[in-house]
Amino acid sequence: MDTHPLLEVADLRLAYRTSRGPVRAVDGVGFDLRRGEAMVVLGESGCGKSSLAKALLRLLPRNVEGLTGQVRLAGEDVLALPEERFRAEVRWVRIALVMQAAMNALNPVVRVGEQVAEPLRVHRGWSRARAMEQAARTFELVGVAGDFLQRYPFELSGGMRQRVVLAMALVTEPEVVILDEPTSALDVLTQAGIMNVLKRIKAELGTSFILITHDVATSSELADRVALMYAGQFVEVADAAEFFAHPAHPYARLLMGSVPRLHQAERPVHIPGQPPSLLAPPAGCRFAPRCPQRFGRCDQDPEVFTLAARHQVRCWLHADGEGP
Ligand SMILES: Nc1ncnc2c1ncn2[C@@H]1O[C@H](COP(=O)(O)OP(=O)(O)OP(=O)(O)O)[C@@H](O)[C@H]1O
Repeated sequence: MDTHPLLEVADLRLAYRTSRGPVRAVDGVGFDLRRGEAMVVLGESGCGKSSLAKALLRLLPRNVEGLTGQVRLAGEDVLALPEERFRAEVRWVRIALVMQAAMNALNPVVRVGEQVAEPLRVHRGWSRARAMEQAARTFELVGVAGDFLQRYPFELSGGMRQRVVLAMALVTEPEVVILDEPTSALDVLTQAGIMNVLKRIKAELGTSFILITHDVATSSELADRVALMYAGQFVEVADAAEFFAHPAHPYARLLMGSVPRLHQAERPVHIPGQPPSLLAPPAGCRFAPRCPQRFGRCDQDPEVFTLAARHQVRCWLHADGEGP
């Protein structure tokens, strides 16, 4: 694996304008991702995961104000590119996104082969024949038989439609593929099939993945890295093995305790309380109101502490000499 970061995100922020004030959905997010690496972004519903994904592709609704920060792709700040260049060179070409519920958004009256070939025709200007050949190769890659190219979405199962959507994202051979809850609508066996496809693509093509999910269990197999998001911020980022074995943030520890395990009699732990509103997040640590380990200093906004190489945590418990 290349150890230079392919994607470096720093201090990414965005807010939605609403009649009740700005909703700060992404509030100072930073991370890096290497070539061939998969990062799982974990977090409860509403913490800003989809907003982060859309920000990376600059695919945001009109009521977004102040998208700021840096998104460096192989060293170039693509957030600063003019929209035309971003559209021609980055979006769907070098970074692709499989949106939440995309498999339900396939065009019902167009054969799936044509839909998978379309990004090549639009973004690369390829002929239909050449694009269809590449679509067929991509179908093979995601484990869909070639004769499915001629089918309509309604003729496919949910798992097959999800593979088609994945093929649509992969057909231009992007360096980074972001998947927003790619398996949440599927049954467990079908989910496992999709995760295996992702693993194979990662190994064969060296594609980097950002996988957004609230499902700790299915994501753990693919993840090299884990980012835990809470109320618009990353509260912990670490190598997956380290994160699962030694979660450092109290929220991560509670969450790990709340993952049902097959061979363990432990009952899932419910984390009492609600995430704060992103309209007016509390001053200081945003998790403090729900945190069993909170102490005096949590009234102040926590700094990000580095525990080991590539392991950061946003929590005062990790400031030297601090703690309850
Ligand atoms: N267009 C919008 N206008 C105003 N607020 C929005 C808009 N889109 C999202 N939000 C708000 O921004 C916050 C983050 O939403 P986002 O969809 O990014 O979260 P999420 O973690 O992906 O949640 P989910 O898993 O439920 O999709 C939420 O409070 C949501 O209500």
